[in-house]
Amino acid sequence: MDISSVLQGGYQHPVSRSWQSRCELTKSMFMYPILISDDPDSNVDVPSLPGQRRWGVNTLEDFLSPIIQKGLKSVFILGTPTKVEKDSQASAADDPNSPVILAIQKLRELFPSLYIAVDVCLCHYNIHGHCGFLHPDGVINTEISVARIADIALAYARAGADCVAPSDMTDGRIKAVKQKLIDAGFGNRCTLMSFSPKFATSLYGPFRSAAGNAPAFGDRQCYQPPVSAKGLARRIIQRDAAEGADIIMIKPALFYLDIIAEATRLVPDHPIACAQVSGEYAMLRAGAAMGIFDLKTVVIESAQCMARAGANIISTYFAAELMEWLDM
Ligand SMILES: NCc1[nH]cc(CCC(=O)O)c1CC(=O)O
Ligand SMILES: [Zn+2]
Ligand SMILES: [Zn+2]
Repeated sequence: MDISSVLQGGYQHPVSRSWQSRCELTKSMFMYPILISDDPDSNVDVPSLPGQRRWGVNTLEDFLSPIIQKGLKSVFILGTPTKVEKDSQASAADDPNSPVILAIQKLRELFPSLYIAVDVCLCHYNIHGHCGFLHPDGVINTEISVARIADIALAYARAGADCVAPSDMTDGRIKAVKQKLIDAGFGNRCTLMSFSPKFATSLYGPFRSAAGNAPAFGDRQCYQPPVSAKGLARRIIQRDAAEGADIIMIKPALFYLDIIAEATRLVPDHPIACAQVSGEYAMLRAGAAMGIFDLKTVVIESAQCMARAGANIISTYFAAELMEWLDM
């Protein structure tokens, strides 16, 4: 065999194989998405997300303590209320008794060093379930939507969130939120993580069944960018970075590794995050249950690939398992 043909064969030892990675997985890379119910005592499973549960303000401590002890450093709070009153102003989003605000306050008190990131959107609280307010013709009303998103983000920052992440995809929201945080004195207290972008994927289904945030009419295609939109994704990354995003997050992750890689080239000085969303989680679980692959092996592979693409923060519903698996 020719000298130049031998490549991977030269690294046969597991140690030399591990040196091929420029991005070892560490526990602190992982962010755990936590579904918050409006029942304070909630501890109920989510049929669409086997292995995940919806938690209430009173059940968070017992659930999270052991995982934090094993090394979990950050969570991503997702409100999935079912009982709150939805209205045309999405008022329940930042009501002082909103389950999300109560959960942030509780976590802040229980775990002072836990990094608390929070999803900010209107769809869970809007009467029609869209991520923004709409003009009479159904088109998103950008001005009032981003103003409201900014107010809600500020309320979560005031409650103790370390990071707010507007997931609505309305144009201009990053600038509006950043300005609002700065004006209120939270410019250096709260990170702004931008979904740049959050694509119109088919992979949000299991979350929508859990959250009941599917729109009552129409779909999210007019604000979530199309799956094939690479150029638009690049422009969104640059726009959001220029508008003041501190972290650029790509969502979903596995089918969008090229966009993660693009982000590392476009904004090399920003932390790059990605979200392994509900459909990715459910798909890997289902595959493992069918015997297609071993769950631990495939989940670690998926995370290694996101890290290889350039992500240094990974939001995944497998975070609890990963705290165990990364010890082994
Ligand atoms: N703001 C909407 C929102 N908040 C969280 C998710 C998805 C999270 C997941 O699938 O894990 C979505 C997507 C959507 O319904 O369009
Ligand atoms: Zn949301
Ligand atoms: Zn939304």
